[in-house]
This record gives sequence, C-alpha cells and structure tokens, in this order.
Amino acid sequence: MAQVIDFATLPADLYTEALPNHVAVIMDGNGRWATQRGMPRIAGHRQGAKTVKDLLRCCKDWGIGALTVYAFSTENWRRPMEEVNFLMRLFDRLLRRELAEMQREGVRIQFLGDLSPLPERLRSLIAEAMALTRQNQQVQFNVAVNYGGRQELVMATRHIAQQVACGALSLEQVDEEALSRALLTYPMADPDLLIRTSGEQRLSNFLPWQLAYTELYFTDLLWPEFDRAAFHQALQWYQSRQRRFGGLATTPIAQGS
Ligand SMILES: CC(C)=CCC/C(C)=C/CC/C(C)=C/COP(=O)(O)OP(=O)(O)O
Ligand SMILES: C=C(C)CCOP(=O)(O)OP(=O)(O)O
Ligand SMILES: [Mg+2]
Repeated sequence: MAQVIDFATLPADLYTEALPNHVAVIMDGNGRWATQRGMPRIAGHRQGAKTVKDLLRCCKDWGIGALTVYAFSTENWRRPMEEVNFLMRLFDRLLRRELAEMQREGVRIQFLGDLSPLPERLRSLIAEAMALTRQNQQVQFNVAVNYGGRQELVMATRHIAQQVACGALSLEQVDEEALSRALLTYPMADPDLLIRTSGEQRLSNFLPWQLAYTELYFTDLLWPEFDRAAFHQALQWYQSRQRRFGGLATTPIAQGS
C-alpha cells in the first residue's frame, strides 16, 4: 500500500537541520493553467494566490524561516492592461483579506521592488502591512512586486556612486558587502533554494545577485498545481544536493548536518 504522508507537519524524511532557511519562488504558469481549462488567464492568478497562501503556511508549519515570491516583474507591465489591473487589484484584495491572519500567525511581510508606480491605495496598504508586522518572527514573507534584478543593481550602483562622490565611502570600501547593503534584500540572507514552476528554466530578472550560490529547482508543474507534496519533493531534492561554494566535494546537505 502506498505510504500516506501527513503534510501538516514536517515529513519524516526531511531533516530540520538540513532544511533551507530561505526559499525563493518564481510562481510561473498561472496563465497556462487557466488557458488549459478554458478559463481567462486571470483565473490562474486567482488560483495561484491560494497556492502561495498554503505555501506560506507550510513554511511556518515546517520551520522554514523565509519565503520570497516573485509576484510581478518590471517586465510584466508589458502585459494587457486588463491583466495588469487585475493583478494590482488582487494584491490589494489579498493584503486587506489576509493581513489580520498573517499578523496572528507571526508573519513578517516585506515588499521588494520599486513601489512608486503602484496604485496609491495599494502603496499605503503595503506600508501599513510592513509596519504592522515588522516585529513578527515566525516566518518572513517577501513579495517581489515591480521587482527587476537589473534595476535593483542599477539603483544600488547609483547609491554607492553617490556615497563615493560625497566622500562617505572610499573606493576601497566598495566591496561585496557594500553592494549587498545597497540592495533591497539587505539584511536578509541569500535564498538557499529557488523553485521555478511551469518548466521554464530561466531567472527572468529575479534576484541575479542573491542567487549566485542558490540551488535551482525546476518543475513542470504549473504554479496553481504546486502543493505541499510538490514542495516536499523539492525539499527532498534540496537535501540531496552537495553545496560546495567553490570548495571541494562534501556530503549531501542531509548527511552533512
Ligand atoms: C500577493 C501575492 C503573493 C499574490 C499572488 C498572486 C500571484 C500568484 C501572482 C503571480 C503573477 C504572475 C505574473 C505569475 C506568472 O504566471 P504567468 O502569468 O506568467 O503564467 P504563464 O507563464 O502560464 O503565462
Ligand atoms: C513569476 C513572475 C512574476 C515573473 C516571471 O514570469 P514571466 O512569465 O513574466 O517570465 P518570462 O516567461 O517572460 O521569462
Ligand atoms: Mg509566465
């Protein structure tokens, strides 16, 4: 008989000490999921929102400290206006609907990206959500909205150039640490695991600096299909990896800890 796994708690074949501390996700495939079912693309985004809600809860249940999701890229403005507007309204609705529960669950929510072109009401909801949850420590939830890795690096470079120009930083002080400090993700640790759904194997401008040594996991599942069993598989795969960081072979993560 097939083994039944209770996904409410950490499955027995995953090891707490060998879990990623920070998981990043490119939630791709919402549009295809809906199209395959004869539904409008926006129905896929609506379903995808349910998936992210359960994944966040799963991270909390399984003891994973940080989840970063790619919700809207700097390039996604190229989509039809109706889809962009729907997504903005969806972010707005989710924040209003879920904020109290996230607060109860100890979720600290942060947004990464240039928020200036977002609708005014969404921006103030975002500010309120970040302020309300800033002391929470159960799980950190980062939502990348109007995020672009190249834009982030340009902004960081400008910031550093300005500091050098005004004498606050010497040229010798411009190092990896200084650049990390100028990024939107500071002071978070880099993701240990990146998951991209829908079969595409590219970064699409997501966290190019921060993912330098991240383990990359690709699955053909479309984002609305990515459930706890799929996350379990991704974590099993992660625990079998050897992270070398340029050094020599070590044991897989699950045996090395
Ligand atoms: C606040 C929050 C976290 C919201 C969750 C809503 C959500 C899942 C947003 C993702 C939007 C998006 C552009 C997904 C990519 O799929 P796609 O449209 O590119 O799908 P396709 O590649 O099949 O066309
Ligand atoms: C998941 C998000 C928010 C952006 C990446 O997916 P895209 O669908 O925009 O990426 P490309 O296939 O265009 O590279
Ligand atoms: Mg896509």
